[in-house]
Amino acid sequence: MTRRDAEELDVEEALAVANDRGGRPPGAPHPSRASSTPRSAEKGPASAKGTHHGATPWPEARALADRAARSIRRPTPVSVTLDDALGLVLAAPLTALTDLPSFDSSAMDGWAVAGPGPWQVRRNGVLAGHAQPEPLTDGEAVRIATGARVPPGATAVLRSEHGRTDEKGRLHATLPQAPDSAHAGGTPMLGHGQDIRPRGQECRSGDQLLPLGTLVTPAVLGLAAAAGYDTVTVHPRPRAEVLVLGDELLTEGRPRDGLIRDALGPMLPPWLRALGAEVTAVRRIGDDADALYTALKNSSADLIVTTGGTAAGPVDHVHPTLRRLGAELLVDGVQVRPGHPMLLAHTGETQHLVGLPGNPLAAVSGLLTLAEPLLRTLAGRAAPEPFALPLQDAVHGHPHDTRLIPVALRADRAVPLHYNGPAMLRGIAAADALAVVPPGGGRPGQELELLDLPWAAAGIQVCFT
Ligand SMILES: Nc1nc2c(c(=O)[nH]1)N[C@H]1C(S)=C(S)[C@@H](COP(=O)(O)OP(=O)(O)OC[C@H]3O[C@@H](n4cnc5c(N)ncnc54)[C@H](O)[C@@H]3O)O[C@H]1N2
Ligand code: MOO
Repeated sequence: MTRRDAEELDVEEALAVANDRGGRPPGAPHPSRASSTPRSAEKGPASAKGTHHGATPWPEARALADRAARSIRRPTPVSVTLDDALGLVLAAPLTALTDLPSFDSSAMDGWAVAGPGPWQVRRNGVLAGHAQPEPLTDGEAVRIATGARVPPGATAVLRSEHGRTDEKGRLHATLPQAPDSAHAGGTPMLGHGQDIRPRGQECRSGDQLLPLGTLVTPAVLGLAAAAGYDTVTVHPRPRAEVLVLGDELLTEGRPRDGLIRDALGPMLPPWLRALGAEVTAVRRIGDDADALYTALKNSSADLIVTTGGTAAGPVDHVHPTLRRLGAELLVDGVQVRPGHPMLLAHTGETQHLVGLPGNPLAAVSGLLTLAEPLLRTLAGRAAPEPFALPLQDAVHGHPHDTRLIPVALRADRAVPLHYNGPAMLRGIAAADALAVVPPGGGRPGQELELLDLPWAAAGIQVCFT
């Protein structure tokens, strides 16, 4: 380890402690050491690769990930049923296949009337979904339900609460009269066309309802169905495969004997799905270089996400395996804390690999820095509108790298959360967003860019993807 590396790691540790001060229960172990494992302590000296040197500035790394997705041939749009379209992006404009409404319809329950009242009421009423009713002539009315076809000749719909029938079966309007009404004292006025929804009021067949590039939300599904669609044309979900590296990982039970639970296997697939991907497989590779090579060589995913093994320790196989595959490293380390050893490689004609560092919050940082822009662009999604809020409390910064820290959003302020060390998930699990802290730190009241967590706005149950 060079002196510079040692200084960098000291800064990292200090930042985690500074932000946990006051948030740690008395007597609790030092948070970053509490979760360190023998394996991370065994790491060999870091080479220039994957460390700060030559690392890409954080905004540039995000732009490079977006550009990497744009540089490859995009998959052909597909036609999917409405049931399968939620969270996908329209690859063709949504054009009305019909007029909406497709017939003149009643907006209220009441009577369809023709001409001025009183009206003679017909025997049989009209319900929604019924065939075209008989035409009305002036002085006639017919009971009508909301959504039913208005008979030809009807001039208005009188709401049921605005009419009464007399003993001879004639209908009279009982509309409340405006004080300045010219008809005060006379027949209450029923506006021509009142409470009739004319055919084509919302759109005409062929009108563009939504442009291509629109995210299919529940409301879009409703509109597409109303406009006559059974299927829509969308960009297919990019296929992502997750390779979890590390011999120290348990998939069940409590941590024991220097082994720890795999936190990334359960966390990454739903997160990747929320970012627009279809997760085709989660494979546990251990610390086996040949198994990693074979898995990479055989993968047909659009994006391979590896976890761990990005540094230069004795069993950190990601860099050597990428070299063995002849992959092109597009990003090799990013000036961001945590997560600086993250990487992005071009591994096949239309395939990329994002190497996430093993420390769990560092993996989240890599996910949002590299995988999010790449997947967003592959899925045809638009970049989110930049979003910033003032900081509630001061945040320590790294001297020359960007920091991403979990924050809770309270009354239009971003409240930095404790337990934000690279190996910790306690902060992010309670967070609404990640704040982007510029080198040098943030002071109270300073506006910081926020990275959205895909479930924060909507709640996980209604997350679109
Ligand atoms: N000499 C140096 N050592 C390290 C450096 C450095 O610059 N020089 N960087 C440190 C930083 S920062 C990080 S982050 C890690 C990145 O290491 P790797 O990507 O190679 O990850 P591993 O060594 O495999 O694991 C690191 C840490 O995370 C734990 N881990 C791994 N996978 C999981 C998982 N699925 N769930 C939960 N925890 C996981 C693993 O046990 C280690 O404790 O390197 C530092 N070292
Ligand atoms: O500390 Mo390391 O920055 O990636 O977690």
